Amino acid sequence: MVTLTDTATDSFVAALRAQSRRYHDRHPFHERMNAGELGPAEIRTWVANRFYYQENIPRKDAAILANCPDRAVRRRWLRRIVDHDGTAEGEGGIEAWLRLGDAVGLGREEMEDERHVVPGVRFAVDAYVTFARIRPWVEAVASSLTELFAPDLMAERLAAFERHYTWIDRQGLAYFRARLTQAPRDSEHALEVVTEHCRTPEQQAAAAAALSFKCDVLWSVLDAIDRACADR
Ligand SMILES: O=C(O)c1cc(C(=O)O)c2c(n1)C(=O)C(=O)c1cc(C(=O)O)[nH]c1-2
Repeated sequence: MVTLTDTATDSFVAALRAQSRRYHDRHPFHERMNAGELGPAEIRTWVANRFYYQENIPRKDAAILANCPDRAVRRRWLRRIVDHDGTAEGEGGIEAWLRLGDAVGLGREEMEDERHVVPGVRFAVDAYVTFARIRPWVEAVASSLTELFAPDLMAERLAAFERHYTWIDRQGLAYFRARLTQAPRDSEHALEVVTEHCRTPEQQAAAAAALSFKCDVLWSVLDAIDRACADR
């Protein structure tokens, strides 16, 4: 658990949480998705493009590990890579996302060869990986804090898919179910790290800026997907 030791930490955490206002749950594409207004082609475009994000998350986390000198943090952070990559063929979050692809009618090959990935999505996701490579590791940890806001969106998405998109096999939604527990565990750890290491106003401002950057990454991904759907 995060223990708030003083009011400065308290208001720092409040400032980080306040960025939920800029989270991609409010993007018009997600609003349409959760209202059941997307057609199969739009869902497929989203799944194929978001796969590029999923594929790159372990590379982003490996960059954080590479830059982090703290053994205890590394030991816990490693878990994220295992969650996405699994420890054997057929396991892990990336595999679960490929099964989601299958459930919406996308073959493995067309997901893996990235033929549907649009330039804006590639650009935004690559920017996130680069951020983790070149910025101080605590800022990269702070940028992952969008996951504080993810569980509500995940729960809403699961309900929306089960209610509106009945053409998708429920088993294909296993990825989102797993994230309901993984995201709170991961974001709690990230918040612990950030509150422990960001003690000065400058460090706290840098962490808030990193989180703001990440909100922009996620928003840009959806802008590009939205545009790709409109152009079809
Ligand atoms: O579908 C989503 O809305 C969503 C959002 C986020 C997020 O808020 O960063 C992540 C994920 N999903 C996700 O599946 C995931 O594995 C993940 C890892 C991270 C991260 O920054 O380390 N964010 C997210």
